[in-house]
Amino acid sequence: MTTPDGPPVPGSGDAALRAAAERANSTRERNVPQWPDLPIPNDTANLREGANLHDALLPLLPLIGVWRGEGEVVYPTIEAQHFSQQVVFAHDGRPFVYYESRAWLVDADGKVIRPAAREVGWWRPQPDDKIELLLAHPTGIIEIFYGENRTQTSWELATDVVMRTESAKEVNGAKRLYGLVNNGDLAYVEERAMMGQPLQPHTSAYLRRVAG
Ligand code: HEM
Repeated sequence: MTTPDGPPVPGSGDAALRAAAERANSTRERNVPQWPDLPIPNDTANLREGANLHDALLPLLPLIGVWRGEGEVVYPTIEAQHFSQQVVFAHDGRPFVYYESRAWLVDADGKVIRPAAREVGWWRPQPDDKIELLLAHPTGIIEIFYGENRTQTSWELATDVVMRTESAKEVNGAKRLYGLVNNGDLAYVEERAMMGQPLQPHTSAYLRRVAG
């Protein structure tokens, strides 16, 4: 077992493996919804089921799954709020990952206030170790990110291109850092340059595996 950025932590291996085994007990049977009558491979977010993972996706292997958890949204132009989020990383055997995220605002007791941001896209690892990420947002914004593994369990990406429709708000760029922490949970932070402001944190969340 290693920390996201460093060398193995002495003595942490057994506890980490036990935690991973316990977690797997509740998530190993779960997957994204499947269509038994689909004549091509279903998407799978569970490495134990469905199409074999394409070798090109090894750099993203730890992300495959469904994740759920809580986060915080901040920005100088808005009021800080809490949100919950579900994120899916799935594949159909080909060398790209299907990605989707849905978030909803929650109050201090975790009660749902209303649906918030969604995004869908494709992660495309390349032979030169770059990762291309395409994201589409329902707010009229389309983004191309480039990034790479920082370690085997952390990924850093930044926008190369942001395109927006006439009606979209002013979004100019973003940077994301994802990392596995605490024996397999998924944490990320996203910084955004938008609404005339320089790049700075907009969202961060701590997600646990719920499938895969
Ligand atoms: C987990 C993901 C996200 C959550 C929970 C979230 C939440 C929020 C919330 C609560 C606001 C305040 C306005 C409102 O209540 O709707 C807001 C504003 C905004 N967000 Fe996000 N957001 C997320 C991701 C994003 C992404 C990916 C983008 C860009 C593609 C984005 C761009 C903006 C912009 C442009 C504003 C408007 C700020 C302003 O009017 O001053 N957000 N966000």
